[in-house]
Amino acid sequence: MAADLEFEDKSIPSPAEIASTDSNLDRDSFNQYAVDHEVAAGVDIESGRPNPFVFLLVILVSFSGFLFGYDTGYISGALTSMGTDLGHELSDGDESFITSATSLGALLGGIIAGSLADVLGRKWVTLGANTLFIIGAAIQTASHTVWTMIAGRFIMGWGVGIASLIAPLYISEMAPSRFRGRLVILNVLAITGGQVIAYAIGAGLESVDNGWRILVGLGILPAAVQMAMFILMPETPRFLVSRGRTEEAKRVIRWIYSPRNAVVSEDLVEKKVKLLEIFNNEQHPEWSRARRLRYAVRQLVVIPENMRAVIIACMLQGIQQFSGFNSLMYFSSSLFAMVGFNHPTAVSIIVAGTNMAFTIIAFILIDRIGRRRILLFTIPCMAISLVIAAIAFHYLPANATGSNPWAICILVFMMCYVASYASGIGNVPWQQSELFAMQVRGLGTSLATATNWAGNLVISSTYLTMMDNITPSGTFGLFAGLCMLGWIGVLFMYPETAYLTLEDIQGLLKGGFGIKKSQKMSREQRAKHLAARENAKMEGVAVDVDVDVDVVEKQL
Ligand SMILES: O[C@H]1[C@H](O)[C@@H](O)[C@H](O)[C@@H](O)[C@H]1O
Repeated sequence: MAADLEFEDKSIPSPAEIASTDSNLDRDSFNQYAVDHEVAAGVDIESGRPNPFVFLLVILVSFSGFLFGYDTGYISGALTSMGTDLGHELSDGDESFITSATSLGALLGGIIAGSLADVLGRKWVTLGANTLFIIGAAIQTASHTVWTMIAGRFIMGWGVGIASLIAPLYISEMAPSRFRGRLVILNVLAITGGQVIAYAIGAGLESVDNGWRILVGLGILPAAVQMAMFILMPETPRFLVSRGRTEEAKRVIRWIYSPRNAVVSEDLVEKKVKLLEIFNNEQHPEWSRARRLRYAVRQLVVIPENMRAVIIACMLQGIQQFSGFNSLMYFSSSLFAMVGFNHPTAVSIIVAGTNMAFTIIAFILIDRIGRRRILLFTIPCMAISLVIAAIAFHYLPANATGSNPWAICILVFMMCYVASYASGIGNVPWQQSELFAMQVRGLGTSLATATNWAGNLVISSTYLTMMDNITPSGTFGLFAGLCMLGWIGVLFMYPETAYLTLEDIQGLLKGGFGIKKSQKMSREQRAKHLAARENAKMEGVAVDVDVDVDVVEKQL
């Protein structure tokens, strides 16, 4: 693999030479050395402008995010307009089962998605998820009983779970590193956009006879479009390299990294492939898949920094779900009907719209403010909003209308809660892959994704019962308490990762959670970044405000 690396600076021993002379060198130090060496060699393929094709590809992959959002979003509107279309008036139990069948399917899909992606490839797994989306939607559209509806939702759920893992994974493996964070949020933007559109169409079809069937059936369209176009799309270079399909990997790398109207040099393409080979965990192509999986599990359990990464990733996904946001997403129509609003589905579009609008804010701010700082600020805002809404519920009269001050208070503070959620915990957990070393990335992200859907399942299946048994005030008060518990977890366990490279992050987790060190490093990197930008401006170098500090330094 690294044996034939050609580096320009011959005074620095190549990684291959280092590896052959130092038999005690551990893998992490070797990887780090290889990266340092690459940077020292002065040429980095990442510093060029990527091809617009990458953005097109990310948009196409984000259809998976859109479907995740649409298919989890339409249920709120569909449930309120179903009436007796499934044979009888739906009970709370029916509604809970119909809603949570998708979450259960997604949990199972999320568990296997990481391994499937390693075995079949990212592209085929994406196409598989599309097939499940289409079959699931078709069954629901045609269903006349609660059980066929549940079956359709369950099959679709597998698609949702797989898509929720595969889209950010595909993006992070395709995207040039300096765009990675924001391109992953683009997928979350697609999720929230899908939810808004589902709500809007749901509101439009609210009084149409069997309108919910159109609502569900429309989900087939984006899945079919993505499927038709994705067949033509490439696998990620990392997956291709891991399969020894080096020539194909080079072709994709040429696509990704060639700026508009130019072709990236063959020398850089070669180097990128070699680097991917160094980082590629399939050191032993002769190993069976089962043995590789066992190896990854062991790496995850016995190496403390990997275990810490799992704890952080699962904790963040857990907070995202147990803070109760999806109870609004799935049941907000019923909630606002109960509060006294006349057009509850229309009111709940505001919930989805606020979620989407503040995801855009997160998109702009996440790298500048930092993930940890955003969470430490927004989680308490979520808790405070929930407490105020809980108090308002307590005083809301039984037969209140939408103009009652307590009803308005509930609406306003629910919006504050959603805005705080969307600018922080709604996004940050999906950056999960940056926490894991390459060897355990598939498995680690699967565990975190499964935690997300397990939390989703618990909330979606218990919310209605909780509302009955411990009242709305009790339910939202409980969510507020869980938020604050999560905040303590973030305070003690989640280091700041903004401005840090993936190698920095893995290094941080070696001796503990590295909170203090991460804040210091992040501050220093940010200062370096800003200084480089200032210098560049003074010297008249045209600098893209978003470029990475290393890139700026090279331009100088
Ligand atoms: O990041 C997404 C987003 O916040 C969605 O609005 C929510 O429904 C999902 O559960 C979550 O994973």
